[in-house]
Parts: sequence; C-alpha cells; structure tokens
Amino acid sequence: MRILLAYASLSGNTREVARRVAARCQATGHSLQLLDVDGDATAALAQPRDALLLGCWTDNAGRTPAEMKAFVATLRDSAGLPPGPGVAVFGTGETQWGPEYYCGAAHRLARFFGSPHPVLQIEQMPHGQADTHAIHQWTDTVLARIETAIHADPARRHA
Ligand SMILES: Cc1cc2nc3c(=O)[nH]c(=O)nc-3n(C[C@H](O)[C@H](O)[C@H](O)COP(=O)(O)O)c2cc1C
Repeated sequence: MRILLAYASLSGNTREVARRVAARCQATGHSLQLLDVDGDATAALAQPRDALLLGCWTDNAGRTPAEMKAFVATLRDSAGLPPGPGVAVFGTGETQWGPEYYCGAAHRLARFFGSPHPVLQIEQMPHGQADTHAIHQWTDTVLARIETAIHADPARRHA
C-alpha cells in the first residue's frame, strides 16, 4: 500500500514511534511517506495514498496539539477527509495524567476520523522489548485491516 504517516511531536517521543512504525511498514513491503506536520504538507498531500497513519503527542488534559489540528484542516481542505477504515492512530502520552486524559489526542483523532482500528498508546519515549513488540504488532494489525477494507470496497482507496 501507499501510506502517508503524519505525526506531531514536541520533544521527540512521537517522532521516535513514527520512525519505528515507518520502518516496520517499509520492512513489510509498503511504500511510506513520513511527514512532520509542523512542516509544509503540500507535497505529501498531493501524493495518492491508500492509508493514513497519524501519530500525535497529547497536550494539556487530553487535548490535540495545534499543529495536528492545523494539519487535519489542511487535509480536509485539500484532499478531503479520508474514510475512517483507511485511518489508524497512535500516540504517546504520560499515564500520570490519568486514564481519562492519557494519550487523549490520539483517541480524539481516532474518534474524529471514525477509525475502527485500535489506538496504539506508548508512554513517553518507546523503550524495551515490550514497546518494540507493541509497535510491530500494532503496525502489522492495522495494515492488514486496512488492506482488507480496501479489498472489500475498492472505493475506499485514497485515505
Ligand atoms: C503542556 C503539556 C501537557 C500534557 N498533557 C498531557 C495529557 O493530557 N495526557 C497525556 O497523556 N500526556 C500529556 N502530556 C505528555 C506528553 O503528551 C508526552 O510527554 C508525549 O510523549 C510528548 O510527546 P513528544 O515528545 O512527541 O512531544 C503533556 C505534556 C505537556 C508538555
């Protein structure tokens, strides 16, 4: 599949998860474009794609950071919002914010897009075998599910 992975990262945690997800996508034979939403998204959004992966840190009390909101608005105004089955979301956060707000932005984004896929949550910077396993398993799972959705309904391409 042709995948756009767009992420927002203030201090590098989500960037590291994004890089690991990107590496897994490429290792399993997919075409991957990695975009920091703080930059110019024009060229990336002009490319056709089958899947959109979104990675986001969480701002104050479960909020979506401004740079990710701006990217979503640009996406809506350029290509239009993709169908939910073509979108999967991951995030980093801190459990000390409590279960209601932990990785809240990732959950808000998943709800906004109507993504039916599981949300990957990583506590701060990924480390250790457990996080590596979780990242690989999430990536493999959501890509398989998105491919199934595309085959079931080819009109769902261009996430
Ligand atoms: C002002 C501020 C507010 C935060 N609020 C939350 C929050 O509500 N929920 C959460 O899970 N993490 C929260 N965090 C923690 C960050 O989301 C977390 O450290 C994340 O891994 C940062 O990712 P980044 O390094 O990609 O920027 C907050 C961090 C900051 C600086």
